Amino acid sequence: MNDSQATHPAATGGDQLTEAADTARPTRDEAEQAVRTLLKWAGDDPDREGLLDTPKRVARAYEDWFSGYFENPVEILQRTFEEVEGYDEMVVLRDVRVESHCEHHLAPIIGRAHVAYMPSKRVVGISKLARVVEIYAKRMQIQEKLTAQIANCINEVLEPRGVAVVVEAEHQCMTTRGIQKPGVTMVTSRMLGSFRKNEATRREVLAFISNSGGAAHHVG
Ligand SMILES: Nc1nc2c(ncn2[C@@H]2O[C@H](COP(=O)(O)OP(=O)(O)OP(=O)(O)O)[C@@H](O)[C@H]2O)c(=O)[nH]1
Ligand SMILES: [Zn+2]
Repeated sequence: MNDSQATHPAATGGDQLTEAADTARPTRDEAEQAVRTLLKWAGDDPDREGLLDTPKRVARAYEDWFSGYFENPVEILQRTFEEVEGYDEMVVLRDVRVESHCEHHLAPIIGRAHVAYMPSKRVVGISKLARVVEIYAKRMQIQEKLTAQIANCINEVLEPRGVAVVVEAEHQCMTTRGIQKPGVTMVTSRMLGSFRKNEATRREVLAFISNSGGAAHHVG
């Protein structure tokens, strides 16, 4: 990424699964100025020593937290393997750490995702499933959308017999501000194909997931 004025990559149509930002991307300098305004508005002096570099740091932090707008999950799932000796049972990746930000308050959403699919002919490298979670998590989110995007993407690209995604997370906009209820966990799931149609299959995947440390314990 560079500092020059550029069209936001999500607007170029590279990822049809993204809700595209359709405006030109502000410059790094404009972003830093906006942070200065927020610092001042919060009640502090952006020119004091401790805050002088904060706009730069915040811009860099945003590049980390929101890097998912610049990556395409569809590409990630392109590399698949077919030599699996007919393996067609479910593959479950559980306890994938989720660090996201809510689109309402930009407060952290911290939790875990469990991703399962039922291959048809081909399987994908398991790290790629975690990468798909990461790409969607590193965008401004609500948990329902995050869950659906992960499941829909895997379903559309791999065309498996089924996909199940469960996300459990704590929303800091609820724990550290507003209603202030620490320890509340939100659980969302999206079941597609055989996981949606077949109750035994759904029960099986939920049993796999609930045997994990994550599902039974605090998500933090
Ligand atoms: N459904 C859903 N709601 C979320 C998620 N993350 C945050 N929220 C909620 O989004 C809502 C936004 O409500 P608003 O009334 O517009 O915002 P607010 O005045 O800051 O609300 P409070 O948080 O109740 O103070 C709040 O109820 C949040 O708890 C999420 O991932 N999914
Ligand atoms: Zn929020």
